[in-house]
This record gives sequence, C-alpha cells and structure tokens, in this order.
Amino acid sequence: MSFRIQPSPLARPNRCQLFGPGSRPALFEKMAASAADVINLDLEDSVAPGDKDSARQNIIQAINEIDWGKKTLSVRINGLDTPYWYRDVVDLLEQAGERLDQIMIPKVGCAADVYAVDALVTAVERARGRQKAITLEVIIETAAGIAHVEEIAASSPRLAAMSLGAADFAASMGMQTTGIGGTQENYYMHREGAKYWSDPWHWAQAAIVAACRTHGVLPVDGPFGDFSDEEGFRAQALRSATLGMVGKWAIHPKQIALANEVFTPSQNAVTEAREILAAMEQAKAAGQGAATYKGRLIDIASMRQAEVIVRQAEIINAG
Ligand SMILES: CC(C)(COP(=O)(O)OP(=O)(O)OC[C@H]1O[C@@H](n2cnc3c(N)ncnc32)[C@H](O)[C@@H]1OP(=O)(O)O)[C@@H](O)C(=O)NCCC(=O)NCCSC(=O)C[C@H](O)C(=O)O
Ligand SMILES: [Mg+2]
Repeated sequence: MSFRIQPSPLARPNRCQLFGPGSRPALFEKMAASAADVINLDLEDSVAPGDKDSARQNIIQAINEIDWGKKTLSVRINGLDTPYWYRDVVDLLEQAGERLDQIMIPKVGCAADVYAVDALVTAVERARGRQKAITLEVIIETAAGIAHVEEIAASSPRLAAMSLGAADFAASMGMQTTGIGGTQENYYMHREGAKYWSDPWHWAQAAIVAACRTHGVLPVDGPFGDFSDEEGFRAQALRSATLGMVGKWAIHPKQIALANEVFTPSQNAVTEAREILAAMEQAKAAGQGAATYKGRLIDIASMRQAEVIVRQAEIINAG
C-alpha cells in the first residue's frame, strides 16, 4: 500500500440514479415513489432552451413540496458553456430548501470547472446560512473530461460521484455511433469467419474507476439509451459492476429494478465473502497468511476483496 491511504467514498446506496426532465413535473411524484437510490432532476439536455426557466421553477417547487423519502436528491444543472448554469445554482440554493442534497455538473472538462461551481455554491450557502453542505457529482462525457479525469476526481472535497455520459462522450470523441452505451455493432474482432464483439466504453470506465477510487469518489455508469433492451442493459451493468462501478443511471422506470439487482451483491456472494473472511481469520490465528477455500488460494488480499462485497451489502442494507 502506498503511504497515501486510499480514501473511502460516501457510504450511501447509489445503485440506480433515475433521471427525469425538469419540464415534465408530472413525473416527479412517480420518481419519488420509485426504488431508485438517487434522483436526478434535469435542467440540462432533456429540457428545451425555451423551458429552462419554468423547469427550474418546477424543480424548486418539487424539492420543497414532494416527499423524497431517504433518496439522494440531485439536480443536473446546465453546462458551464451556457448562460443558464449560474442561475440554476443561485436559484436552487436560494429557493430550494435543505432537502436538496447534490448538484450534478455535466460536461466537466477540467478541475477548474468544478472549482467554479464549488465557489458559487459556497458563496450562496454562506450568504443564505444553509446548514447542509451540498455535494457535487460530475459527468465525464467529453474528450477533455476523460483526458483530465484524475484532476477532476481530486478537484473538490464536495465531489461525491462521477458518471460516464456515453452519448455526449461518443459525440465529443467523434465515435461513429448514435447508440447510447452497450454493444456497438462495428466494434468487433474478426477470426475465422466469426465476429467477437468488444466493449468500446471499457477504457473510459476503467479510467473513471481508477480516478474515483484514488480520490474517494463513487464511480457510476451513465445511461443506456435502448430501454426496451433489458438484457443489453443487464450486460452493460454487469460489466460496470465487475469493473468497480457502484451503480448506473435509469432513463426509464423499466431500468430501475435491473440496476438495483445488478449493483446489490447477491446473497451467495455475501455468504462466500463472509466465509473467506472467517477462513482467513482462522488461518491468521494459525500463523498463516494464505489458505485454501473451495479448492482455491485465498490470502490477505482476498480479505480486502471480500470486505468490498460485505461493505457494499452493509451500505445497501443501512440505506
Ligand atoms: C424516455 C422517456 C421520454 C419516455 O417517456 P414516456 O413515453 O412517458 O414513457 P412510457 O410511456 O414508457 O412510461 C411508462 C410509465 O412510466 C412513467 N415514466 C416515464 N419516464 C419516467 C421517469 N423518467 N421517471 C418516472 N416515471 C417515468 C410514465 O409517466 C408512465 O407512467 P404511467 O402512465 O403512470 O404508467 C422518459 O422516460 C424520459 O423522459 N426519461 C428521462 C430522460 C432524461 O432525463 N434524459 C436525461 C438523462 S440521459 C442524458 O442526458 C445523456 C447523457 O448526458 C449522456 O451524454 O450520455
Ligand atoms: Mg450528456
């Protein structure tokens, strides 16, 4: 282990982040009643330019009036290249009550983007005497964002989570696709007449997970656009969970249960993790650093792996 200890991210359930446009207030009660851990009310790309002001007011009213239960309540503001974002931040923090937990910043390209929002949030919080510190989440969805992912992950003590936004990412990278996440028809290896599909999102996800884990930020997989393709969503989510991401966005209610299922460690996985911990405690008591469990090696690193799974289950059960 490095002398610099890896920090823990916020201990909150973050298996599913459900999005809904701020311009569709009829969805808000349904979102609040859903099984998503995190709600993202959107002021950005799902809201037409002419609806920005009314969407902002819809969201403020909904934060103040709807019972959001124990969910993390987040609002995606507009990008820093627009004329809307400062008004999003100021109006939210001046007019929405303490129930608001988090602000999501889209299209973050460098640490200074987060710094700018942090400075504005801090000023309004102090001016208004807000009691609860707002956390931030960011979306990596540009070439600049992925190029600067580590400095972004380190940018602010407010930063709680980081998502990959596959649609804007693909556009910014010049990728030849209109698909949002998942398998891409033309991304395959060829051998002896057969195609073997590969994962074009993998490298960006791995970079996000490494940056997040280095700086104690929750890594999250973003949207999967084809909400009629449940197996495609499940496969994408399973890959993300295997890589170390803690959750995934839902852009339709159909995707919530799928995300919750994939990002909740199964009972078998938790039982096995606890058995590994117990077997290693026995081995340590006998003065050994390694042992055999179900015919395979386990050692002290296996304990760290098992602790990840047990900890995930504990956070979800406590949530
Ligand atoms: C995708 C949708 C536009 C589909 O809406 P709709 O046609 O109303 O869907 P259905 O008729 O199938 O809905 C069935 C019932 O579910 C309710 N519903 C629909 N959407 C939601 C929701 N998001 N939350 C809660 N409930 C929802 C309907 O009202 C129906 O209810 P009932 O009549 O009572 O049965 C729509 O789902 C939608 O707008 N989704 C969210 C879009 C969004 O927020 N997009 C932004 C995030 S993705 C992104 O920005 C890309 C990213 O940045 C990147 O770059 O990758
Ligand atoms: Mg986007």
